[in-house]
Amino acid sequence: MLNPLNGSHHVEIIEQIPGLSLWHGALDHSQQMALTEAIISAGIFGQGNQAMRFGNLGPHLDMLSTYIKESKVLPPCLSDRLPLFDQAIYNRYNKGEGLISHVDLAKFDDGIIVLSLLSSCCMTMKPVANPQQAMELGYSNGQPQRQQSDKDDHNSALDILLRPGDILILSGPARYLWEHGIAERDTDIVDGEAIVRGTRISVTLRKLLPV
Ligand SMILES: O=C(O)CCC(=O)C(=O)O
Ligand SMILES: [Fe+2]
Repeated sequence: MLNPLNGSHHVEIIEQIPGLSLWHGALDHSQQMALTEAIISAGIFGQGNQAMRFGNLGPHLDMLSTYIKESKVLPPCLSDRLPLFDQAIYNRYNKGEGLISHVDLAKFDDGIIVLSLLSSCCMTMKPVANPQQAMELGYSNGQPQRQQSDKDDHNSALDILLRPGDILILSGPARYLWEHGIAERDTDIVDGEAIVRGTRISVTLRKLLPV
C-alpha cells in the first residue's frame, strides 16, 4: 500500500535549519484517510487528545516505519537502526489549539518524524538558547500544552507549513538545537495566504535510547 519513491515523492531540505526536511505529500489522500480511519476506529484518543504507544506500534505504524526507511529520508546512520521507531505519540488538536514550544526529551534518539493528518498548521521553529536545559524540560506528557506568550520569539523563528500527508523530519541541529511548537490560532498566514485550520491529528515517531 505504501509504495516508496512514488511519483509524489518530494523532500524539501529546509536550508535555514540544518537537519530539517519536509516530505511533501508523503501519504496520498487515500493513505491519509486509511490511517486516520484506523486511529479513530481504534479509539486511540479515548477521552483525551493525546495517546502514546511504546514498543510494538501496530501494523499501520510498522508499515509507515518501513515506508520511511525505504524512502531514505533519514540519514543512513539513523535509518539502519533496529527498530527504527519504538515510540509513537498521537496528538489531536481542535481548531485553534497549539503546542508549547519545546525540544523533544533527551531520552529519545536523534531522527524524529511528525506526520500530519486532516488539517494544515504552521509549526514554528526557533533556535534554543540552552539546548541541554530545553531537552530536560521537553513538554509535559499530559495534554498538549497551550502556547505561551510570544514574548521570547525573535527574528530567527521560522514557520513551516505542514499540510495533511506531509512528514516533517528532524535530525541533528533541527532536533537538538531548535525548538518546535504550534501557535494557538485559527488561521495561519503563509505568503499572504490565509490557511484556515481545522481538527488536526499528528503522529510523532521516535526511538527511545537505551537506559
Ligand atoms: O503535533 C505535532 O505536529 C508535533 C508534536 C510534537 O512535537 C511532539 O509530539 O513532540
Ligand atoms: Fe516535539
